[in-house]
Amino acid sequence: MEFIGIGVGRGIAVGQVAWMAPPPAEPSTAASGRGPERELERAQTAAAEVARELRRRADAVEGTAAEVLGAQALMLEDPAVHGSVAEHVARGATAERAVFEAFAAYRELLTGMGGYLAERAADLADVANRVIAELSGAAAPGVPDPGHPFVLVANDLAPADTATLDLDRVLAVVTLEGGPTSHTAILAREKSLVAIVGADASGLVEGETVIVDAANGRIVRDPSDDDLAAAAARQAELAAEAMAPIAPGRLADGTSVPLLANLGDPAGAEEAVRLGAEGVGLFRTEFLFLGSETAPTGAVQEEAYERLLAAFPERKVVVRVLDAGADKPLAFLGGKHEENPALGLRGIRALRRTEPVLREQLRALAAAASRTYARVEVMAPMVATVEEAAWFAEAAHGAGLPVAGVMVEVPAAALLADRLLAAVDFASIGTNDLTQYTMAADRLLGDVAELQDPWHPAVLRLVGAVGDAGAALGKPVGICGEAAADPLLAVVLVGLGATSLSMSPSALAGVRAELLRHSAVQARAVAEAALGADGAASARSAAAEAVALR
Ligand SMILES: C=C(OP(=O)(O)O)C(=O)O
Ligand SMILES: [Mg+2]
Repeated sequence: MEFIGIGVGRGIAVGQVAWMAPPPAEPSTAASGRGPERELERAQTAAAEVARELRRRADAVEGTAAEVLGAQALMLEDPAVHGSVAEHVARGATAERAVFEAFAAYRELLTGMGGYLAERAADLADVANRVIAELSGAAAPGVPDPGHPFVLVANDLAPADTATLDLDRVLAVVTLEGGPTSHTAILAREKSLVAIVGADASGLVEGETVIVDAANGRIVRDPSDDDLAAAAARQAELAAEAMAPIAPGRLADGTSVPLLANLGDPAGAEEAVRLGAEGVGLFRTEFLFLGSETAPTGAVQEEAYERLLAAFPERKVVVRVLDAGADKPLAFLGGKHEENPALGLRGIRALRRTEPVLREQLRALAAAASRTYARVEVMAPMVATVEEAAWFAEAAHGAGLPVAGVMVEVPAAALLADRLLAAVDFASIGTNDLTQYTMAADRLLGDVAELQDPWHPAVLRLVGAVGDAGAALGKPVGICGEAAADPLLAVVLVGLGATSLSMSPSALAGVRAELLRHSAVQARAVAEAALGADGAASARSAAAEAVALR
């Protein structure tokens, strides 16, 4: 018997299930007799206390985890929420009920917006539950402590909990809710946690032993001795990969395939270097400014870029200019309501409408580059036309950044890759969006997750077209989407002409080990096998078979 979900990473773990403590019960609508003034004071004191606690936890961690906790603390200080709590209290609600109502309304608003914002709704529910628990003197909802290492199972793990999980005790995480881009998935990937999200696993029983197999998105109940032996063998294989000496990425015949890191915060640079990143293939600058109402100043940007670049002397660092829109809204770049935001004013389109923001970003990056020794490259997201590519290259070169490229994320760009590449210095394929647009499947929507598979031969053909164009023109073609983190797919991508691969740092060891098992000729054969399939699943099996048959 097994349950299925969306696996995050390739890890596998065996352990006993421990369910997350349920959130506090819904507060009663009955009045307390304490009066509105006293209730408001109680609500404010509890909110301030929870915000303080979240900040304390934020200070104890780094990177995305600190951002998530900081963002939660900010939610508690939102004047709109305070206003709403005060209104409910004035109408006779208890502090508990007023907090419940105010956050429920806020949550509904976010859920209605869909996409990235809807996935942040879980953060709000968590904040509200913490305040209600504080008010009623209950322990904060949080991670259980069964007294031994365990597999944590939760409806939807609160970001504050994921961020601060004790990795010595939590063997794996399974959540019933959440998509591939939920905070749980993002943070789990960053922490190299074995995790399965969106799992149909409500039947898991406290204390039962399960295998959590993230690579296959399976939670195996009542595992047999054979299942356990296979899991142990897989764990040993992954441990050997992680222990293997860190060397530059290359194929079995010595062909160099630089392995680079995807980063969204300079704070992640040190860990990326430790895991053997040979540079940065994608620095997502918009992650630095997701909450900002106004465009970041040049000085703030210079400081952030300099911090990043300083960690990679003599190394390649590819910085992407702001990729606003759809799942990553930035108030200062567009921000207008769109019916189809994924097809709207995003990426380079938004920047051309707000050109001074782009010019200032390029200037700040060139200034930071001049003070460090990294080999800085800059690229534009969501390019769809040759004209956009040429315009961006001219802007970047004009700002003193000699190496300028484009991301290939739109089928139009892949189909015209020869002409696009003629206008720029390199291409980097964003397989997340390229898959979304090729398959017409929203990358944030769990219901179409099956179509959101970069193994699909339609996506692979487009990657091959870009690889061919790069080879013909002698220009580099990198991969910076999640596809590069899948070791076998990484081999296929190299076989299709990718010259470097960029991924979450935790995926580097697995990809490094797999590349070493194939020569360039063999990688091309594996790619051909995948290209010849009809669908994503058969492409994956065809590639695996091509390897096994050798
Ligand atoms: C790397 C990509 O960019 P992002 O995930 O930030 O959209 C991509 O689309 O593959
Ligand atoms: Mg993208």
